[in-house]
Amino acid sequence: MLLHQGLGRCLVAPSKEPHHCSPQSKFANKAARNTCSPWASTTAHKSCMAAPIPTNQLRAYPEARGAKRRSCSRHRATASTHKTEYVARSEEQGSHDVPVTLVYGFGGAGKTSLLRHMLANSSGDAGLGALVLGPQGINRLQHGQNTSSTSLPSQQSDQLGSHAEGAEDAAGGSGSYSSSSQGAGQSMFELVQGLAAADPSCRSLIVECPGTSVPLPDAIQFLDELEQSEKRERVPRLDTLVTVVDAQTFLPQIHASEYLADLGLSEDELDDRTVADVLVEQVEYADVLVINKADTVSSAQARQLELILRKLNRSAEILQAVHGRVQASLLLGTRSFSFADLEQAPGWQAELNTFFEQGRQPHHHRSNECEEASEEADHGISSFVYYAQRPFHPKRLMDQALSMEWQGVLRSKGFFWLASRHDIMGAWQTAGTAWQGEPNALWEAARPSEERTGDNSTMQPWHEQWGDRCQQIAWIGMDMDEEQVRAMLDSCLLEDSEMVGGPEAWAQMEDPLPSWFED
Ligand SMILES: Nc1nc2c(ncn2[C@@H]2O[C@H](COP(=O)(O)OP(=O)(O)OP(=O)(O)O)[C@@H](O)[C@H]2O)c(=O)[nH]1
Repeated sequence: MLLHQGLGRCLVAPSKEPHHCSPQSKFANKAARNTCSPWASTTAHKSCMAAPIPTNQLRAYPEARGAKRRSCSRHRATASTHKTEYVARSEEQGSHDVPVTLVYGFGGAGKTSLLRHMLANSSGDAGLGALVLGPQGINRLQHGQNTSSTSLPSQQSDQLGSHAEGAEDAAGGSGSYSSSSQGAGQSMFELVQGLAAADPSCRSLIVECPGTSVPLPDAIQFLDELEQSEKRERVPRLDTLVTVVDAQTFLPQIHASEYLADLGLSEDELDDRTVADVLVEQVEYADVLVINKADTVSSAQARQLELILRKLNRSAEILQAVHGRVQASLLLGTRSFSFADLEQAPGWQAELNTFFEQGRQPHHHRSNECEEASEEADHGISSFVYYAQRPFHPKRLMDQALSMEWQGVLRSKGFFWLASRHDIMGAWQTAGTAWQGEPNALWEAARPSEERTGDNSTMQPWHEQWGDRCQQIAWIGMDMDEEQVRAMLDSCLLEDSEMVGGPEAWAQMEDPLPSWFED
């Protein structure tokens, strides 16, 4: 098995050959990624954990890391600020802004088909511009005049459908088309702002994002740059986040959990994500989900996928399409984007919220709660929250949970308490079969009282001895054996006799998980 570690986490893929690396060298060089560890070869299914971070960075950790790639944090200090400023700025902009629809989706899902359809079918008055971003900048650009044309010339269509970087310019037909690798090094905000400024006829924009991009970090960066922008007119406004899902490959790709690096798709040498990571995050943080290639699956399969997507994202509009044929008004100028709403959209977040709102009791979604829940049950789709006010034993967590197959689990995400790392809240997540655990922040109870955030938004109970320390992990699956997962996790909790020892004794426990700190 190959251990991937980087950007604060390590992953083990189940299907790889064992590698043998020295544990001492594991974290010797933070730049050296994709190394491995001896315990990796003993884990059958999933493993962990995080690359080290200096102790003095821990308190700022969630905020510091929030800007790029990771979306998991209970502490979302930046979000409400962004939201407030964004709303104020948008209202101020009024009709002078340029609404931007961002389109996500894994390679081949049908993003370009959708863009092409939008260009061909949006009203001429809309002044729709389209931008296709590659990993290094603009791959192709279609914008400006006469976007009401019913179809793109075939040459343009072909080029729009290819992702060759720096494709050659082409012009002619009903719209202007240019393409280049210009924009390399520019942010998406700068690119769309430049386009909006350069072409007064462009009144709205649709942007195809690279196949491995995920919406949340892009949105954060976009809002950051909007905040810093001096301009007052023709400023890009984030309007709708769309994710295109391939009806046929979504579930198989989640289960396969291949590494982007193995497919030559990683963004850089630090990129240790799996395809499942990308797929799930693209779905969780979207305003609209388009199940494309509906013609390739049965209506029952399409409905099943719709129910799964609903579990992963509780608020997105879900549409079905063939060749991206979606009504333009559902994706353009919808004013759907809201940072605060986006943050609450993921199913795991909703599960945790509901759990605490409903009295912090183990909550089970009963099939008779509503029609959709009953249909979910028919399809074997379920979710629950695992909660406990006891720490996990690190060795048992490794041996009795992380080494096991988790039948039917599609997604788990939340926060965990490890006995041997008593003061640090771990962030837990799986997408498909790869598990990752990373340090999220100090528990509130581990901070000096004057440094506590007082954030009680999750309505968590405060244990008189352990404070906010607990296990709180949301689980979403198809044909998932809830009792088995619960029993597995329960078996990792400290027993009464172990609880007696307290944190000092727990710190001496054998902990096979990689350190979260530099030596
Ligand atoms: N059967 C079927 N094929 C489709 C559908 N939508 C797109 N395709 C085909 O799927 C392939 C990929 O479609 P694209 O629109 O290029 O997908 P993409 O997401 O832009 O792909 P990348 O550019 O590689 O990221 C093309 O051959 C399309 O013709 C659909 O609804 N049904």
